[in-house]
Amino acid sequence: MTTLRIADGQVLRPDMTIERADVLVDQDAGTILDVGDVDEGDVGLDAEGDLVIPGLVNAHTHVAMTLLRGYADDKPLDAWLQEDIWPVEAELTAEDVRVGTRLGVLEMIRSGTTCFADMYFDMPAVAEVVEETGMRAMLGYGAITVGQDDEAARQELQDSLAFAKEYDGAADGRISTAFKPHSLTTVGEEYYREFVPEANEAGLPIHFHANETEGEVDPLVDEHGERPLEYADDVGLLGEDSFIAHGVHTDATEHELLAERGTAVVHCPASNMKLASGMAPVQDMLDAGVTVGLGTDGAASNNDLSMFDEMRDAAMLGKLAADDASAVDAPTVVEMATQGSAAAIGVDSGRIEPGANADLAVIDLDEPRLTPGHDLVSHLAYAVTGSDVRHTVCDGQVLMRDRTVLTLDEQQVVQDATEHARALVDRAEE
Ligand SMILES: N[C@@H](CCSC[C@H]1O[C@@H](n2cnc3c(=O)[nH]cnc32)[C@H](O)[C@@H]1O)C(=O)O
Ligand SMILES: [Zn+2]
Repeated sequence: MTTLRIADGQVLRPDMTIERADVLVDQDAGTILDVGDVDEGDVGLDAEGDLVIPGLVNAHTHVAMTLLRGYADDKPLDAWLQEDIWPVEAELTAEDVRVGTRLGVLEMIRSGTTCFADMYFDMPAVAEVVEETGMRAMLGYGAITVGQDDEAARQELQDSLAFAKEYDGAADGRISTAFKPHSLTTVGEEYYREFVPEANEAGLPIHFHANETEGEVDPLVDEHGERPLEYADDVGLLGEDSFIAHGVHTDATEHELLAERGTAVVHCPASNMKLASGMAPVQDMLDAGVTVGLGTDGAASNNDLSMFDEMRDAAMLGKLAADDASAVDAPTVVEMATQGSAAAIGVDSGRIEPGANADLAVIDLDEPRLTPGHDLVSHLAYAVTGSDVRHTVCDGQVLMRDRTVLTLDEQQVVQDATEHARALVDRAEE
């Protein structure tokens, strides 16, 4: 057995306490063996004076949208997608997606994220990048049927099912998959009725955007005479493994329904603020027993992939939404970015305990900005930034050591992304 010892750090435990300990990892199994005073094995990673946390889990994103970062800002969702994003995405090639995903993964490894849930185009290219970079991911092809003829629409959903079936368990088990219809409004009811049973039969989790804007909720209520998530339940979308993105405009009936079905919500506060979609009632959801995770959404509506920014945004927005400064407190957002996200997407990461996946990030606390250290959970929620991350470990393998990413050529990734982004936008604007 090959082991890795992360030595002498202050370790964040699942109950949000902090303990001075070593973490011993079984690199062959990719799991945590022991947390405590460990004598065995050479010191693999020095964490003296550092804070060791579970690798953060970005439970909803469109990673290759890094290529569109800063391309179109300051618009609401509908206009932003239809006028700016979709026309450019129509020109995307698999190579663009590969290059954009490498850029996103580089940013995530550097900011302590070890696992992400992605919904995008050309997912085999995304899977290859996950494989080559050592990340963990929950992937799915985003299917849209609006504006398509019946044959093309059915093909979209078949593609999403086929990808999920083929790639589940890929990259030595670091890839899991889901059926990912884009949203309740961009996929027609007849297609949900036809394909959701097939996804359920195949045992696939389901992930989609829901209740993101008021403009999306109102027509659904008019059409179906019930709340959007009641409609989602009618068509079989709310299973125990399912998780929705956003859930901004949700009411108490819907929170109860989510809790009952065991369907999780991935909260994306930065995207919701930037697109002025609204304030998700996160504290209400938590109080109702809904599992809540955290995601950045794509880099074009955020505009970064740092989960530290997302935790801070979630705490701030959660308080405003509840009109209560004690709502969505520091331990709650740290839990959301770790155990909450992991539970939402069904991976056994997000906790430093024997048996869990060895996905970790080590944070350098030796910063004026992080002084003094009254409460390190408070620091995680409010003060740490992605660039404070010193080492990143996923599945027992070191992906970044002393701020050097080992599984990607940083300069090449940045150069390729710059070139591909420029050429992509040129093609779209021709
Ligand atoms: N096969 C689909 C692709 C869907 S991938 C997922 C889509 O979600 C889009 N997206 C990004 N952010 C958001 C959001 O906040 N809400 C809804 N869609 C988004 C993204 O641009 C991408 O088009 C097609 O033919 O268009
Ligand atoms: Zn999204």
